[in-house]
Parts: sequence; C-alpha cells; structure tokens
Amino acid sequence: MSIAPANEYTIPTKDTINQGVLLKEKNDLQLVEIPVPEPPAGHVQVQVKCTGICGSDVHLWKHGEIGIFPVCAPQLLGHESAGVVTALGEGVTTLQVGDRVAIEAGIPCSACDQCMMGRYHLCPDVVFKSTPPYDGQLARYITHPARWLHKIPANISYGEGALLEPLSVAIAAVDRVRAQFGRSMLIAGSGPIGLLILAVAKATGVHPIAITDVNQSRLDYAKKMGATITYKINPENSELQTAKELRALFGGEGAECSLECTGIESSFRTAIMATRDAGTCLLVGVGKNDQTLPVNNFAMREVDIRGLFRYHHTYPRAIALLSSGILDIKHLITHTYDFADALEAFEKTHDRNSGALKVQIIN
Ligand SMILES: NC(=O)c1ccc[n+]([C@@H]2O[C@H](COP(=O)([O-])OP(=O)(O)OC[C@H]3O[C@@H](n4cnc5c(N)ncnc54)[C@H](O)[C@@H]3O)[C@@H](O)[C@H]2O)c1
Ligand SMILES: OC[C@H](O)C(O)[C@@H](O)CO
Repeated sequence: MSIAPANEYTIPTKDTINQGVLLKEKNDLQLVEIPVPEPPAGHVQVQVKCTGICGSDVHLWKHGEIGIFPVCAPQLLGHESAGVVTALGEGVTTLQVGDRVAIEAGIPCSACDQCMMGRYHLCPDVVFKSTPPYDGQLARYITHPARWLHKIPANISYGEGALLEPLSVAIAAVDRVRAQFGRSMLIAGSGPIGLLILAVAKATGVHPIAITDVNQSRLDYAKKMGATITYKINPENSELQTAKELRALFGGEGAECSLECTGIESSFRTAIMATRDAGTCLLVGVGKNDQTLPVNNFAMREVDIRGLFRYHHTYPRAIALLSSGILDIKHLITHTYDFADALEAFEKTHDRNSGALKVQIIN
C-alpha cells in the first residue's frame, strides 16, 4: 500500500488517467477509468486527496438503497471528501489552484423557499453527491461548484478535512435536540456518527452522556472518548427491560434527549421509551422506511420525536472547532487505503469484527 505525501498534488494533463469507485448495481463495486472532468463556469476541478467511507456508502453497496433513495443506475460512491483545487472554471474568483478544500457534498438550487430561508439541506432539488441518482466524490478528480467548497487551514489535514462531513452531521444532530450544558443525553449506537455526536456533546458541556452498542469494543472506544456511561445492548432482553435499564442510568427518569444512531427499529423504540417526560428523541440512523413506534408512550409523556436530514451552515463551525483544537477527532481514522485498494477499504468497513471505525481512501 503506497500513500502519496499529504500535501502533493498533480495538475492533470491530457495523459492523466482518472479513476472512480463505481457502484454498478447492488453488491457490484468496481474501480473504473473515467474521463478527467473539466470545470464548467462557477465550478473548480479538485484532485480529491481523501474520502471517508460512510455507513450510507456501505448500505448502498450491500442493500442497493439508502432510506427513500434506491440505486437506479451505476453511480460513483463517496461524499466525505477533501482535496486540492487543480483548475478553475470561468468566473471563479474565490479560490485559486493549490487551495486545500473540504467538499460540502450537497449542492442546493439556492432559489427555492427552503434555500431562501437558509434550510438549504431541505432543498427539493438538492444534488447530494453519492445519494442516488447522483455520482459521488470517490474519484481521483472531480468538479464541484466553488460556492460549496470550504478552504481548510494548514493545521487541518486532508483526513480531518474529510471528517468535516460526518462531523457536520453530529453538529446538526446536537443542535436539533437543543442539547444543553449540564443536561443528560443518551446516544444509541457507537459507530462514527454516534462517537462524533459524543465528541460534540462533550464539547457542549452535556452531562451525563450514556452511549449504547451491541459491540463491546466500540463501547470501550466510547469510554476512552469520555462517555460517562456505556451500556451493552443485549438483544435477548425485551425492549421494555432495556428501556427500563436505560432510564435507570439517568436516575430512573430517562435522558433529557436521546439520539438514535443505528438505523435499527428496536433501538429507535427503546430510545423513545428511555427519553424522559417532555424530552426529545432524534432519529439520526437511516433504517427501514416504515417502522412501528410506541406512540402512546411518547405522546402521553410529551416526548418530541424529531428527524435529522444532513446539515446546513455547519462547515465553518466544524472547521473552527478542529482548527482551534477544541475538538480532536482524527483518532477516529483507524485505517487508510491507497486509491488503488479502494475495494479493500470497503470490505474492511463492512467487516463488523475488523475493529475499523473510520476508513479513508487516499489519492
Ligand atoms: N440523518 C442523517 O442525515 C445521517 C447522516 C449520516 C449518517 N446517517 C446514518 O446514521 C447511522 C450511523 O452511521 P455510522 O456511520 O455511525 O454507522 P455504523 O453502522 O458504523 O454504526 C452503527 C453502530 O450501531 C451499532 N448497533 C447495531 N445495532 C444496535 C443496537 N440494536 N443497539 C445499539 N447499537 C447498535 C453497531 O454495532 C455500530 O457500532 C447510519 O444509519 C447512517 O446511515 C444519517
Ligand atoms: O451525511 C450524509 C448522509 O450519509 C446521507 O444523507 C445519507 O444518509 C442519505 O442520502
């Protein structure tokens, strides 16, 4: 495995070969040659230096869908990326060749009501890279609108630049539950998203924070990151029993807010039941389109059920948190693979027993 030095980049020539990680159809992932794209007006060409693999990419590969988005044609994967600008399209004045950038994967229309109200992540016409039917960013060279690139300072590596995307999800999630200093939180699931939420919640002063998983090594990792309590889910136990034990972790009342980060229906149900009266339960995990929820349990206790869809206006905050050293999350990157070994990187992420947290592909 040979990895190019982090700060080198190559301006493509007519002989440069571009490659991408293409999901041809469910269960069929291939490394393919694709043309080097030229940037249209307002766009720049980026040599993508690093892309992290998200649980959603693996879900698309293995299940042929993510939530309400079915794979309908061959498409590139990947939406957690950072890179370097290698060419400017007409009219671009805000960036220069050589600028190091994080790539915000969603490109909204910037004209509809939701966009005009600042909720551009809910734009009905948003082009989100790697969510079907749109190509992702797992290629050696891509183009992207200059507006949706964020310059990263020298003290943020490309690996951390790629982590800004899932970190954005975590910031948006902590915002959505209106988490507060000294108020309790339950996080269901200790994958990269649950752990990033843990990091953001801790930095916000949330306390105590309990986090669950079925996998003990992930819980051990969460403990090292400063979770107050870790709780191993026993699938043999009834949901009621699990919820009762989770409530007991918070003095019997349950958590002020609960964030479901697994996409598993029973985990959502227990998170609802483990939320204290008048608290908030947020669904972050993407699972089945239709799920059965304990409606009287949450309605008669005035527990607010909320959803999360990505993020908006988070990149500048995420960059400031990393650059200032307030958050250090680079330890979550457990494995890096050269672009040529991208398919191996996907296998590693998929293997639940590999000990991998965030796997990234380097170009
Ligand atoms: N809402 C959004 O905008 C958004 C954005 C990004 C990711 N997501 C979703 O968030 C979820 C988490 O992402 P990730 O990358 O951390 O995924 P992941 O699959 O790596 O992590 C999920 C974790 O949940 C654990 N788990 C499985 N069953 C469990 C159970 N019953 N109880 C407790 N823990 C259990 C797994 O062991 C794993 O550690 C995924 O569903 C992903 O698609 C949503
Ligand atoms: O962080 C972005 C998310 O992974 C995607 O929105 C995915 O969950 C659905 O498209």
